[in-house]
Amino acid sequence: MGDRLALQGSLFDDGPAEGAVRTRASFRRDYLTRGAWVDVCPGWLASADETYRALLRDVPWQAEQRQMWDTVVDVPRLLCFYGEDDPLPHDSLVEAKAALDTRYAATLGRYAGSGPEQFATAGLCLYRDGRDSVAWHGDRIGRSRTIDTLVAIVSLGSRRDLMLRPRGGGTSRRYPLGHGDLVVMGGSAQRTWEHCVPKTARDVGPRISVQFRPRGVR
Ligand SMILES: O=C(O)CCC(=O)C(=O)O
Ligand SMILES: [Fe+2]
Repeated sequence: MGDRLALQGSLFDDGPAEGAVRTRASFRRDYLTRGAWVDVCPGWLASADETYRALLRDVPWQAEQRQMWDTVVDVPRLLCFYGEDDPLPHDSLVEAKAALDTRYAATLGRYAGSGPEQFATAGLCLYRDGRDSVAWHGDRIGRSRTIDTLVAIVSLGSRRDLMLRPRGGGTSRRYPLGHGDLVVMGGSAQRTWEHCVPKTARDVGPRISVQFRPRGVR
């Protein structure tokens, strides 16, 4: 704990001169309806090129299948999940997580209700091309089903749209996510809104998404 506070202090005071993360970059917050909000910070990950190449090469990407009614279908993206005790696959992600823990410490603590809380897990997705996608959903497995939470996404590689719409219908909002961009969904966003990454007919290359979530949120 002492170490963590010391690190937080140094990040706030000077910011790292040449770190993986632009800790002083400016964030924009969009307040959506029903207590949901989204923070956006373009170009947040300074080490995006190096990180993208390393993750593409080193992560043991897995194809998954899912039961859909009475058939089994391929999940249209590759995945790799890093649990709380799994070492992250690149130092930049360690730095990114630390910077997010610092920036969102008060919010995470408020949502947890008792004591400090950090981001805990990292879900990685690889969208190989425009045919890969994720359908409309909220990250509602676990406690995000009932309480506010944060899901922080670092996007690498080709630009893809993250879409958000109110649960139950309404006008959707488009967040184009480019190489190194950060987007954080907060408040009730996982319960009262849904998000997706639609397929695209544009000729796009691979995109990697890194999603940091607190313990017990999927
Ligand atoms: O590709 C993304 O950034 C979103 C992925 C997502 O929503 C999820 O895996 O829950
Ligand atoms: Fe999601």
